[in-house]
Amino acid sequence: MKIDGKQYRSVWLSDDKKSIHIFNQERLPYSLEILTLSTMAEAADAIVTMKTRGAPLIGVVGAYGLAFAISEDTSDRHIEDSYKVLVETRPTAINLKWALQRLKQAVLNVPEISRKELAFKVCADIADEDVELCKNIGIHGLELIKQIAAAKPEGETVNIMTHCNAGWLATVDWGTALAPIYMAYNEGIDVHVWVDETRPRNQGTLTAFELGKHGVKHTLIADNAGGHLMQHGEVDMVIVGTDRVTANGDVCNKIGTYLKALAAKENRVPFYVALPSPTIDPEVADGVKEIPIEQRAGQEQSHVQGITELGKRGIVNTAPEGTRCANYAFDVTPAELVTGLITERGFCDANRQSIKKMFPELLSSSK
Ligand SMILES: CSC[C@H]1O[C@H](OP(=O)(O)O)[C@H](O)[C@@H]1O
Repeated sequence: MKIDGKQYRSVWLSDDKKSIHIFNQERLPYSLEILTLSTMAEAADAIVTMKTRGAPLIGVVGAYGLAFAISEDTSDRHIEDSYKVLVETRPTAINLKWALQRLKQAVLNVPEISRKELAFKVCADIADEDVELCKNIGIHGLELIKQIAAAKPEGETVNIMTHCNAGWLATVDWGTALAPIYMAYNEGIDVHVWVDETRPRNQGTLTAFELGKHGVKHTLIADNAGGHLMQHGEVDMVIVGTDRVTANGDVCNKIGTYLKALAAKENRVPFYVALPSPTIDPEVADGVKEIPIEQRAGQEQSHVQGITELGKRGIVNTAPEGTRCANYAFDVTPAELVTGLITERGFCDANRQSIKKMFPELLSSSK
């Protein structure tokens, strides 16, 4: 996508092909700082600290981290050890494990002499595929927005609510939840987005940054305002991203998504989840019981970043010193609260039968 007329992806290979560049998403939207990662340790740190974040994007950055490790040492042992370090950086988004496993299996299947070149090719393939997957999510999601628009009185705005950031900054390009919105805007459909600020890390400000740069109308709201807006008929549909969808259609996403889905159900607002198929975890059925929920430092909750009156990025303590915080980064929305899944192959219901029909290669008949 573009920032001030310049085309970007969220991750790209350096000219010498020995490192990758990413945006420092700890600094966005306050400053556009580009980081260079050249080692596995730097990639792991960027994921752990959320300098880079978003399920598909941490998969790509994690894979490049493993490629950097392979550049240092092509032995099986080193690959296994490096895989373990990277896969443990963040436990919830399945995309990280999916990308690392895909790369590991590819390189362990060839002689050591071929591993370095193959590793970077697999990383590039994963990144390029993500762009196509997300673009197709946009195409299919656009049809849903068109249906909503057609059902509204002529000239009325389509109001869409989203949570966290599932835009192009969470993927390589296009995004997942935001891809249909960009395509609707590009087709001249009058859309407006209610953007949950998404405490405690306020990824909603990334969504506001993205939408603002693209020209899409949007309003930043407190996370707790969603139910009120739905009650008052201000929301036509909800579209969120996800970090893991189970074989049964349960959806793991940023903390607060479950409450949004409950309010949507209560107010009969369609609740859609946009995802590329690598986000489906066929090994897990019951999301509430089986998906590991990352707990992050309480400091992220008790201190927030913003712009000081001097225009400088600052960190403000929002809780009494020493207050204990419980910082759950994700929650699980049971499939029965999900209207449907928007995937690169089209729309499917959030249940095992529909997912298996859409992605037979993922869910073998035995499951
Ligand atoms: C398109 S995946 C976006 C997904 O990832 C985010 O998590 P985080 O910002 O912690 O990496 C959030 O759950 C988004 O929905």
